[in-house]
Amino acid sequence: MSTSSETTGTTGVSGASGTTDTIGGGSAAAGTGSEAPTASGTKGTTSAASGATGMTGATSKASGATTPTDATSPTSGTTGTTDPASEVSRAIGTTAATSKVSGQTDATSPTSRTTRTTNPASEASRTTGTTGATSEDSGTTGVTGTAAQASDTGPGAAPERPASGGEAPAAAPVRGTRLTLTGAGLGRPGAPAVSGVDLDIAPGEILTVVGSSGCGKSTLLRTLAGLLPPLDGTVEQDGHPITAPAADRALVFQEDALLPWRTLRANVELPLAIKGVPRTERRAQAESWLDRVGLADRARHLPHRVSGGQRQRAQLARALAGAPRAVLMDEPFGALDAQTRSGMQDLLVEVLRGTGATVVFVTHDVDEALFLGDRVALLGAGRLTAVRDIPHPRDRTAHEDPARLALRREVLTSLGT
Ligand SMILES: Nc1ncnc2c1ncn2[C@@H]1O[C@H](COP(=O)(O)OP(=O)(O)OP(=O)(O)O)[C@@H](O)[C@H]1O
Repeated sequence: MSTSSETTGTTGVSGASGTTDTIGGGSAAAGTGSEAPTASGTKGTTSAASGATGMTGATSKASGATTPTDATSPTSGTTGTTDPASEVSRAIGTTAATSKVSGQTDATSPTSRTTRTTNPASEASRTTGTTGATSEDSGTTGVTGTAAQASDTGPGAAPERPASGGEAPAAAPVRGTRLTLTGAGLGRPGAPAVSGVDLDIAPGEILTVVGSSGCGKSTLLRTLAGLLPPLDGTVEQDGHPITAPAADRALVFQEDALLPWRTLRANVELPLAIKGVPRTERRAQAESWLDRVGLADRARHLPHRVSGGQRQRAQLARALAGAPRAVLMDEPFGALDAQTRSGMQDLLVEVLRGTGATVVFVTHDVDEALFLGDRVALLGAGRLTAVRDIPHPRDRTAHEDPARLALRREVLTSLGT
């Protein structure tokens, strides 16, 4: 887990206010490869770019407008005016597409007297953090690029991922993306964590990553997100160097990073807003996603009015609503109780069904890694020690399978347990 507040790039942690006005035109002002702290200083943001601008921006915004309580309370009467263009980029972290987002009043609650004009484009970068939305590989901007890529179902399209169960409708196919590390050294300048990483993650693959505490799992994820540049070697997406966060690589952390002043639905709308999806349509899509994650009846709730598991589900909905080509998940279920966690695993498999998105999933839980992944990567002693195919991925009935059990033993041994 990385809880750092250091900056490795150029924009730095102050990000919040700094990003507000720099999200337009794909300038990637906040997405220049910097790493910033999350709101809580822990794994708490969503999406690559939020690492850059993170919830620091959220805090900044909140200070200028409302607190969560303000937003919900019918009696608060808080009035805040925010720049719509800066709101989304802070939350979803997409600097691009700003011009496509028209400022909208965030009618979070019919009973709220809070009057706020928000800009999804700036809000997003605070949370999901795809600030550097000038897409590295497409030459287009962030989410716009994602949308274009999403319609590509050509030869590179990932096969539909089978679900473990559930009847939820499949999401629109998205072409997964290839993530490749070659001789990569990962870490901070002067503090390398992992060296010589050679790893090729195929489009549509779910790669789980396990390793002892401090071995570099989060560092790997942040590098893939574009929040940390490699110290050596190369890190590429579809053959193009990853140099900054991008909208098509969503990042989900253990701590939820929902914007506290937005309802669950309004949070899920953010990535759609930065894609320029018209309000009515994005509202419908957001409600559909909330329905898929079992939160239809919580759509109008603010994050602090729902449970931790429900917030994680909303965060998952938000991450996937933007049709990312890669989803980078850093112990997303680590704070949940065992039963909720198991349900979230099933839900994840279900909502990923048919998306084709490439997933890199960091976990401390070996059984979670062996259930979710197509392959599992073992990190330890400053290097990538092994990458193994997982027998019967996403099949709960296979836990007694001899090959699965043998792999489980190997993983546990590698962890020294
Ligand atoms: N901001 C930082 N500055 C310097 N070193 C850091 C920073 N953040 C993490 N590290 C170091 O980098 C190494 C890898 O950290 P990382 O967070 O990637 O480990 P991890 O495997 O995710 O750990 P955990 O399982 O505990 O979350 C550790 O030695 C850690 O101390």
